[in-house]
Amino acid sequence: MSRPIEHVFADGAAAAENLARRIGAVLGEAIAARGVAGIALSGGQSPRPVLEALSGLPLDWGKVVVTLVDERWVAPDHADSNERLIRETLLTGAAAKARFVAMKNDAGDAYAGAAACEAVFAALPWPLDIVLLGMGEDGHTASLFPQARELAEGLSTQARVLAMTPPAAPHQRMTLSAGAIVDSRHIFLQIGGAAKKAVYDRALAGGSVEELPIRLALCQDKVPVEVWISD
Ligand SMILES: O=C1O[C@H](COP(=O)(O)O)[C@@H](O)[C@H](O)[C@H]1O
Repeated sequence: MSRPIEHVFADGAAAAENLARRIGAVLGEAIAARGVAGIALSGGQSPRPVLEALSGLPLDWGKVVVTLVDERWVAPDHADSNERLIRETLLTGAAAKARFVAMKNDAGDAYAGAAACEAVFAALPWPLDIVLLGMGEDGHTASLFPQARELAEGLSTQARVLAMTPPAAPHQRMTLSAGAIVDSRHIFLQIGGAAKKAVYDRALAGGSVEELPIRLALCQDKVPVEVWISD
């Protein structure tokens, strides 16, 4: 198993700026090579400065497909909505020309919405050029949470998305499956702060993917992984 390439920064702002430039370069190369670029973004707090920096880069945004690695099953204007984060940070100015593909639909809960979401996701330009992951201090990535009832399915299913109820976090989720995450050309991971760095080091050292789902990305040889680490 190859070790991820690590980009280490003393502060989060410098890491975010560097990661945004790397994302822009990969998307630009994809557009030049195939006429289209696809990226799946994480939500939560970590991506915010990256998305703000990415939004200002001079890309042919009309050729970029943007989607999510996971979504909380809340209205798109809810404070916890990952879609809202992407719309507010990335899809502004010239970047508003990108085609955004939402995970949330009108179904009353994530389980009822999964089939329609799967149909939408089947039409994305796979393999995606970039999957940008975050990680929680419990080792979850996307919404693949340790001890979740649906984790085994998320690690093994052929489906690209599945509904999930986090054992200890709010809101039902829709998440990419492990198979969809590694159906990509690049996996980028953000690790900010000492607590997450300790979990990341533990995940690289060993253990099971059930205990630390981030291992699904770190412990595979199909897709190159780069990690942006900051204090
Ligand atoms: O719930 C989620 O958590 C993870 C980590 O979020 P962060 O705020 O600690 O960066 C995130 O990657 C995921 O997309 C999100 O829905």
